[in-house]
Amino acid sequence: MTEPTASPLASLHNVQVHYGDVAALQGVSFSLHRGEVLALLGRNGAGKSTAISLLLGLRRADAGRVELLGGDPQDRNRRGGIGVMLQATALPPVLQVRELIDLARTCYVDPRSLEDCLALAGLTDLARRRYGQLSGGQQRRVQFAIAVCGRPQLLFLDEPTTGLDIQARQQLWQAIRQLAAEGCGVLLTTHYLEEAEALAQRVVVIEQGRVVADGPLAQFRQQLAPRRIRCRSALDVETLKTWPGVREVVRDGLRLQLLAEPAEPVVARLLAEDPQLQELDVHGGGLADAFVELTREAA
Ligand SMILES: Nc1ncnc2c1ncn2[C@@H]1O[C@H](COP(=O)(O)OP(=O)(O)OP(=O)(O)O)[C@@H](O)[C@H]1O
Repeated sequence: MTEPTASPLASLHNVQVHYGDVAALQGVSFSLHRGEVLALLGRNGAGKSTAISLLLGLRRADAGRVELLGGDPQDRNRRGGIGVMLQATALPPVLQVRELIDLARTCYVDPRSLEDCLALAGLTDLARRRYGQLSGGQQRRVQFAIAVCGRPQLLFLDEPTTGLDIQARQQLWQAIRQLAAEGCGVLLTTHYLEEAEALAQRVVVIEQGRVVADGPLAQFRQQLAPRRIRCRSALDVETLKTWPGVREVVRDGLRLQLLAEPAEPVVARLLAEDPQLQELDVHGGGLADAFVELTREAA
């Protein structure tokens, strides 16, 4: 991964967008750097697509500043430096995969080779298949190949792996990691939090048009996602609540459930203080827990 540099590839500064009475973005700021995969997360209607449409120059902000590759996103010169994979894309069904990619390659001065594009997207064996004869997941891979064929500095991926099987998803993740390692910045929106966890170094969470979190992935896990410890034990609930790191304790008969962060010292102490303890189970601490916590706080 390349370290973020001082000048971002894309940025929003205190941006506002209204659709009639709907305030879709209310003072949103974030930026994306070279070699960085940024996951833009939020519930349906949070404002993610609106933010992306500003960066793509598809609409203007009512207030605030939007920059793409050091300039105005509506400037045509910026377009050559970006690759885009949107949620809905229509391509001619009668053209073969390789014809479609070749057609897209003609738009760029120094495109990636056809073979590279096919390999990156896992399409080598499907090169001569007509687009209309591909499955939905295979079509998504063609759209990915088209998005990356111009060697973009910045790649927009809007829910890229929806409809992909596990193998194809992992292949695409690998391709995204490779591009980021080459210095490409990636703005990823996804509702699969495990995807954000697998790929992103930074996470921005939007809720009702406002950024409610922006930081490194590791920070989210630590601060927002206490782990859940379950066990059978007779230890006293009120005493457990006083232990460092324990945030919540619930008893149901002999079953105990604790929320704790950090969890390891709590587990060690549980085992030390109750040699009869059984059925120990620790889980959570993932981005999904953090996301639920964040969007609940903001609601
Ligand atoms: N063209 C439009 N006219 C009116 N309201 C709109 C329009 N586009 C979006 N909105 C509203 O603006 C808000 C933000 O929508 P946006 O599409 O940016 O959300 P999103 O986070 O991308 O959602 P999703 O995850 O469902 O794609 C929502 O309340 C939505 O209903």
